[in-house]
Amino acid sequence: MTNDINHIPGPAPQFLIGNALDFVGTPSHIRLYEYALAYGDIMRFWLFNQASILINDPALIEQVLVSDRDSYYKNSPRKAAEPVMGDSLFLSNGRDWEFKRHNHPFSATHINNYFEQILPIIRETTDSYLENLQPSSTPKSVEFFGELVKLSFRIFGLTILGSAMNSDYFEAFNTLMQEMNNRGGQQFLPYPLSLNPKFWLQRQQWNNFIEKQISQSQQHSSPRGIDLLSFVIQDTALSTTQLRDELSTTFTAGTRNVAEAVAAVLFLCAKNPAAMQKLESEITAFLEEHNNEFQQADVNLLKYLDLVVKEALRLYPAVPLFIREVLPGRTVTLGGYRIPERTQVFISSWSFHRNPKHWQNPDDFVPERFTNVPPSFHYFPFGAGPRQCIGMAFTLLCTKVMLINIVSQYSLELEPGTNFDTTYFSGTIMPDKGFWIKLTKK
Ligand code: HEM
Repeated sequence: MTNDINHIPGPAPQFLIGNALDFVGTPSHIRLYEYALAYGDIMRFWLFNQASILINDPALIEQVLVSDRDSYYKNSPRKAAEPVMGDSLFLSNGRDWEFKRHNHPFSATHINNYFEQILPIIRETTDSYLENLQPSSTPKSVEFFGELVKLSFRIFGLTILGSAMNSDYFEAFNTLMQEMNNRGGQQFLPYPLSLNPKFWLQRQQWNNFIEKQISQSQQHSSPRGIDLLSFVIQDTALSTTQLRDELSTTFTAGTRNVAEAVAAVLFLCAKNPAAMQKLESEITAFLEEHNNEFQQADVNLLKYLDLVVKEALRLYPAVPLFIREVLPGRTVTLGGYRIPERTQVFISSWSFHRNPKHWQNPDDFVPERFTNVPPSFHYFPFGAGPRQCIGMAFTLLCTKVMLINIVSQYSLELEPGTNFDTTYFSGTIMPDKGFWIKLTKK
C-alpha cells in the first residue's frame, strides 16, 4: 500500500509559508543536511505552497536520475538562471535537451585533442597569475578563494573563447552571478524584472562580446586558436544564439566551481600536513620524471592527487544540491509514497556525502577511502545519470593542473583560525569568511 505525500516525515509546516523560515539565515545545503539526519531516507518540507521532498537513499536517487527519469523534468533553477544562462543545456528538457547535449561543444568528437592543447595554457596562466599576486619577498596572507575565481575566469577566457578577457568582463560576469543569486533567493520576482539596473546593460555587453567572438571565429576558414570556440566552430550544429548560450553557461556554471574545488583541496591539505607532504612528494617526483613537461594522459599517473581531489569534492561538492520536478499530469511512487505532479525532488550531494549511514567517519578527511570505488549512487559531486555535469572532464583537468603548479611552487600556510565554513551563492558553495592563506614561493 502506498501513502500520500503528507505521510512522509518532515517538519510541521506553518500556515502559508510552510517551512520557508528554516532557510532564512541558514544556507540551503546545511539545512538539507540537518533534515537528512533528522528524517532519514525520504523527507518532506514545504516552501510556501511548493511541496518538496529530499531523498537520501541511493536506490531512490537512481530511480529519479536514471530508471524513472522520464517522470521528472528540470525546472529549478530556471527562474533564477534563465535571464543569465539563456536557453542553454543546463535548463533544457526533453528533445531540446537531447539535441543540445549531443551537440554541446564538450561533446565534440576528439575533445581530448582540445584538452591536450589547453593544458599548457592552464599552466602558464596559473604561473603568471600567481607571480603577479606575490611579487614581494615577504609574502602576506591573501583571500585566496577570490583570487582563484579570478584565475579560473582568466583560464576560462583563454581556453573557452580564446580571449584574455579584461576586468570589465570580469565585472559583468560578477553582475550576472549576483543577479542569479538574488533571483534564487526571491521566489516571487517575475522574469523580466531585475532590481539591479546594471544587470541588463552588462548582460547585453557580455552577450555581444561572445557573439563577436563567434563571428570572428566563423570568418576563419581554419581553426583560429586552441580555444573551445575555435575547436568546434567548423562543425557545430548549434545556431549562433545556442552556441553563445552554451559558451556563456560554461562561465556561469563552471568558473566559481573550479575555484571552489581547488580551494577545498588546498584547505584540506593545509590542515592535514601529512597529506600535503604526500601530495607535494608525488607532484615533485612526477615533474622531475617528466622534465616538467607532461600531457593530459600523464595527469592520471598522479594517484594521490586523484584521491585528494575526490575526497575534497566529497566533503565540499561545489554544487551541493540539485532539483527535479515531477512532470505536470504525472504522479510517481517514490519510497512507497505517492508523489503528486509538480513536487520538487531535492538531491543533495552535500547531505549524502556527509551522512554517517553511508560514509564511515564522514567528517574526516581520508583521501585513501577512494582507493576503492564507492558503491553506486553514493558519490555524485557532478550529479549522475544522463544529465551528469558536462563540464566534468574540463573541471578535473583544470583543477588538477592548477594544483600541480600551485603545490609544486608554493608553500601554503593557513591564516590561524581559518576554517572552510560554507555559504551558498548562485548554486555553488563558497567559504563564507573567505579563504585566508599565505603563499611562499619555494
Ligand atoms: C567542481 C566543478 C563542478 C561541479 C561540482 C559541477 C556539478 C554539476 C552537477 C551536480 C550537475 C548536475 C545538475 C543536475 O543534474 O541538475 C552539473 C551539470 C552541468 N554542469 Fe557542472 N559542475 C562543475 C563544473 C562545471 C563546469 C566547469 C562546467 C562548464 C565548463 C559545467 C557545466 C555544466 C552544465 C552545462 C550542466 C548541465 C548538464 C545537463 O543538464 O545535461 N559544470 N554540474
